[in-house]
Amino acid sequence: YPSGGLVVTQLDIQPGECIKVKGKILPDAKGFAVNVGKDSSTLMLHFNPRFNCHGDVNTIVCNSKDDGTWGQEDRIADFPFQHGDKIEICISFSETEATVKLPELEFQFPNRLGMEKIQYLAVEGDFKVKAIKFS
Ligand SMILES: C=CCO[C@@H]1O[C@H](CO)[C@@H](O[C@@H]2O[C@H](CO)[C@H](O)[C@H](OCc3cn(-c4n[nH]c(N)n4)nn3)[C@H]2O)[C@H](O)[C@H]1NC(C)=O
Repeated sequence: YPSGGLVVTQLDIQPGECIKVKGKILPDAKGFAVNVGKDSSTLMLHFNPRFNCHGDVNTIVCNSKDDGTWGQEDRIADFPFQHGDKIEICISFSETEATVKLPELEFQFPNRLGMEKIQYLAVEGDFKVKAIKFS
C-alpha cells in the first residue's frame, strides 16, 4: 500500500477504551489496513481486509508484528465489505485480546504482545478516513 495514509502517534489508549475509524472504501479498492499498537514495527493488530491482493480475494487477514517481525496470520471467515461502502471500525482491547466491531461482524484477535496501551494508529491502502474518535 503506498504510504501517505493517516498516522496518529503519542496516543495513550487504555484497555476498554474504543478507537473508532469512520471512512469510505474506495470503489476500486484492492485492500486496506488498520494498524494499532506501539509504533509501525510493533503492532497489536494489523487488520487487513483484502478485496484482491497478496493472493487473497475477499478475505480479512489479521496479524501482529513484534519489533518488525510478522506473527502468524489469522484469516477471518466473513467479509462484510463491498467497494464504496461507508463503514465504521471500532477497535478495543484487554490484556488478553483485541476486539474488532464492524457492521455485521465482531471478532477477537489475541493480544499476543500483552500490550497494556495503544500509542499508535495507522490506516493504509484504499480507504478514505472521514473521522476518527477515541472514547
Ligand atoms: C503464500 C505465500 C507466502 O505467504 C504470504 O506472505 C505474504 C508476505 O508476508 C503475506 O502478505 C503480507 O501479510 C502481512 C500480514 O501478515 C501484511 O498484510 C503484508 O502487507 C503489509 C504491508 C505491506 N506494505 C507495503 N507494501 N508496499 C508498501 N509501500 N507498503 N505495508 N504494509 C503482506 O505483504 C501473505 O498474507 C501470505 N499469504 C498467505 C496465504 O500466507
